[in-house]
Amino acid sequence: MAAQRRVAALTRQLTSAPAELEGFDPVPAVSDVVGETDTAFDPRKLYEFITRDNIQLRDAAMEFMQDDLYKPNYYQGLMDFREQTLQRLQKFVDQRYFQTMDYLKNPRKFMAGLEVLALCDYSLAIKAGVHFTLCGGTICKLGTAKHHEKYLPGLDSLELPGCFGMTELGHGSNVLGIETQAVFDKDTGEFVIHTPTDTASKFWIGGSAQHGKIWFEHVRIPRDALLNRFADVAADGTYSSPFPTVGQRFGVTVGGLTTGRMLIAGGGIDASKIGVCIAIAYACQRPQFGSRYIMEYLTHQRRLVPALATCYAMHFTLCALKDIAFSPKPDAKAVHVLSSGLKAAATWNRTDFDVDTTFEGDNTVLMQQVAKALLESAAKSKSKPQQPALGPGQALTPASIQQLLQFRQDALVAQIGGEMQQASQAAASTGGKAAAAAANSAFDANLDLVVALGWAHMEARSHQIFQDEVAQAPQQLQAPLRSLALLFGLSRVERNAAFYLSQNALSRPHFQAVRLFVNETLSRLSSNGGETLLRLCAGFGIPDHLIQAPIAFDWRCIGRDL
Ligand SMILES: Cc1cc2nc3c(=O)[nH]c(=O)nc-3n(C[C@H](O)[C@H](O)[C@H](O)COP(=O)(O)OP(=O)(O)OC[C@H]3O[C@@H](n4cnc5c(N)ncnc54)[C@H](O)[C@@H]3O)c2cc1C
Repeated sequence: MAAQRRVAALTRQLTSAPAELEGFDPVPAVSDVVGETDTAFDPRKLYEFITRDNIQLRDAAMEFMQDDLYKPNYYQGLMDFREQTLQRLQKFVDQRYFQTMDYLKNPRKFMAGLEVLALCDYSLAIKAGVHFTLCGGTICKLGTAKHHEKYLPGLDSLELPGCFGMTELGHGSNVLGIETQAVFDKDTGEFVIHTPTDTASKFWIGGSAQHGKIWFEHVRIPRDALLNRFADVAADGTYSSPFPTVGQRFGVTVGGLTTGRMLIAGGGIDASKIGVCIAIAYACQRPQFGSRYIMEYLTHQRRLVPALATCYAMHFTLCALKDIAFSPKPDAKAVHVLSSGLKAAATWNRTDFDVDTTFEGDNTVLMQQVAKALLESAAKSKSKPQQPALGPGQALTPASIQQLLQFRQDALVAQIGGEMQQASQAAASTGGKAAAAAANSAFDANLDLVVALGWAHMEARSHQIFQDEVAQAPQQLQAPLRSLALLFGLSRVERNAAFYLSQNALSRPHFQAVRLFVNETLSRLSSNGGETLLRLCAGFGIPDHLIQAPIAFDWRCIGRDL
């Protein structure tokens, strides 16, 4: 019966759309909202607009990767593959596009050099990331001049291959729980590093795979080896740190991981860009059922064009994150929240690569960090969610879409925060600790909503950033980018239809209008043989030799060389 009712409702919807919208202002023409799309915009101008920094370095490194060593070879065994990845890293390092110290001195250059690798070979990108960021960046940030002089030249040349041993068999996400011991021996001036239990063995350590787990059996290292920028141990064993609490010391120590998290977010975004470029190039030249190209089918447009919009939205979010992180006085909390949320959103968006969703912070745990920060600031401001007051047709402007996305975030904050507050008040009579524990339990009981809140925040934030970028774009690029920004926002509204309808934030005619508007936008962007879409893809600036998929080119030749 339920199925029959649904079929009847869908039939009504398909046959009576104009009547549904009666009394509702006409759906605005897409051209009224986004302007006329100029299909002749120059993709190189788009690339330069979205790339911002180190364009020469990126171009040179991408050109360098035409070298035969970087051509894909899908038929080798694991050990050969590892050896090849090392050789690829060595040859790349020899080009000296950047130095390890750029991690501190010129972080945009440091990131640009590593970002290019993700376009060519993701295993290479991760190996380089572990070496330069986790190991090198940690020495740069937590070490002092003596460590820089001793280790950085070897890291720059790869004579000293680096790894980073934080995770233990028993302790992954809970980094504060690690068990490895470093006991200072005053008599010899050494630290004694020891693995007290099996669960304390270092595990998953990139760059050490050839030797398996790592154990320390009372290994002695000199006091000088301690990376002592933020905490030190004097010869008499006295511990000192300018940061008084464990939480602050932990924060500043693991804060160095942010660059790695940003690179992983960038890797997820770049991989999605490559996937979308391949799929759109193929769809624009693959006819099926006569002479109609598959890009002309609405279902195919719905598959690929919002995905293209998402790539741009996330790319611009990463640009905004770099602006905050590399400003003269970065707001550490703002950087932590945005890097955590973007890393999770960007790597979950690329669902074919599990490890990205796990390392440098498990995505579920990272989204909790985002939600916690939002709940904390909402508790301070005591603001209430603003129900969008949308008039007919109004759900379709950039501002009203932003209002809808923001409302979802605020409503989730109010729901989770309300339950935590209630639980805390109920337990308050038994003391402050009990009240805090009750609030934490309420948080845990709502973890599904907590992760949804992380997503809602990232969607609202990315949409706002995207709109701001559109406003700053050269005139010629504004209309195509504005279409994509609208699609990004509206696809998120459509995806959360149940929420908006249940909250009375959108009416049924609004929803019909959204659907028609999205379809019209897709059709406009995909017209003319997909010319606009192809230029938007070319705007990512990925050269043909790094698009390693025959179907992106002349698919009719596939199989000829097999
Ligand atoms: C290929 C690879 C390379 C790596 N390289 C390195 C490296 O070089 N150096 C290094 O130090 N580490 C490295 N790691 C380790 C990585 O950082 C950890 O895997 C990561 O921190 C997660 O820890 P875990 O695997 O113990 O999972 P766990 O923390 O046990 O998590 C397992 C699952 O439980 C869920 N979970 C855990 N806690 C919570 C919670 N509070 N709320 C809700 N759900 C929760 C998670 O979402 C996850 O799905 C690497 C990992 C991999 C897979």
